[in-house]
Amino acid sequence: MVESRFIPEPKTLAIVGCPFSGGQPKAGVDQGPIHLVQAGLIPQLEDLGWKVIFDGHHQFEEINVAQDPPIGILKNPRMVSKVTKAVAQVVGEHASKGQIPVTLGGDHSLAMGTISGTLSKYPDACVVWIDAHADINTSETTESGNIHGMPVSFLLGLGSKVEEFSWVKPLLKPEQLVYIGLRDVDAGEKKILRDNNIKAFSMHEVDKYGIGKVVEMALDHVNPNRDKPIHLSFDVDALDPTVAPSTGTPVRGGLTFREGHYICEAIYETGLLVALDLMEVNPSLENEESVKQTVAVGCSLLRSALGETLL
Ligand SMILES: NC(=[NH2+])NCCC[C@H](N)C(=O)O
Ligand SMILES: [Mn+2]
Ligand SMILES: [Mn+2]
Repeated sequence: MVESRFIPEPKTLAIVGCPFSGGQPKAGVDQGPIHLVQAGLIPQLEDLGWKVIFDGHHQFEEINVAQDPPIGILKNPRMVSKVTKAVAQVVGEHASKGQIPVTLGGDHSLAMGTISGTLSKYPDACVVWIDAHADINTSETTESGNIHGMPVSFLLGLGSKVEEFSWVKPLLKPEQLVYIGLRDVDAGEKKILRDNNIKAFSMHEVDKYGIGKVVEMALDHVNPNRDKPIHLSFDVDALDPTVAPSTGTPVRGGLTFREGHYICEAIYETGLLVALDLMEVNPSLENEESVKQTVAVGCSLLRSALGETLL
C-alpha cells in the first residue's frame, strides 16, 4: 500500500451504507449499497490490506418525517435534510478517528452529508467530483426540484438559504472543488460555474488532453503542492452508460472503464485520500446483466481508489 499522509496504521476504512433515494424520484437507488456489499466488496477491500469496519447499513426508516411537502419545488426536503445530517455526523466521526469513510449511495444528495463530515475533520480538504452532472443547482435554478442535483451549491453556500438546510455550513470554497466528466450541465449551473470560477474538466477536455493530463491538471488546481486531504465523490453516471447502465440519470458520451479507474488509481497514488463516495448505483434499472455489470464496476472503482493495482 502507498504511504498515506493522513491515515494512521493499521489503515482502517469504514463502510457507510446509505440506502437512500429521497434526493431523486426513481425507486431502487436505495438498494445500491446493499448490492455492492452483497457482491463481496468488504472481503475485496480486506484483500487489499484494509481493516474494514461495517456494522450494517444505515436504518434511515428510523428517521421519521411525518409530512414532507415540497419547499418551493424542492422535493422531500425534510427527509433529505435529516438523512444527510445523520450521514455528516457518522462520516465526521469516522474521519475524526483517522478512518477513511467509504460511503455507498444511494443518491448523490448524500454528498451534502459526506463532504460536511469530511470538512469537519479536514477543513482544508479538496473535493474531486466525478460526474456527468455538476449537481450545483440552487433552489432558484433547479428545474427538477430533485435535491441530488443540488448538494454542491449547499456546500458552497450559493443561492438563497433554505431554512430546512441551515445545518449545512458553507465550508467549501470554490477553489477547493474540481469536476471531471461533466457533459449534462443545466444552463443555470453553467452560469454558477462561470460566476464562481469553479474548475471543471468536461468530457471535451478528457477527449482533448487524455485522462492522465486531466487528472494532473485537476490536482494542480485544487492541490498544487499535493499536501491537502482529498475527498473523492464518484457518481457512477460519470461512466458511459455502456459501462455503468444501471443508474437513474445516464448520459451518453461518458468516461470509459479505464478512464474511470485511472482517476481512482491516480487519486489513491497521491496518498492524500481521506474520504470516498460511490453514488447512484440503481439495481432496479435495466436488465439483470446490466445490474451485475454496474455493481461490479462500482466495486472495482472502489478497489482502485483504495489501492488495487494492475501489476
Ligand atoms: N446526482 C445526479 N445524478 N444528478 C442529476 C441532476 C440532473 C439535473 N441537473 C437536476 O438538477 O435535476
Ligand atoms: Mn450524475
Ligand atoms: Mn451526481
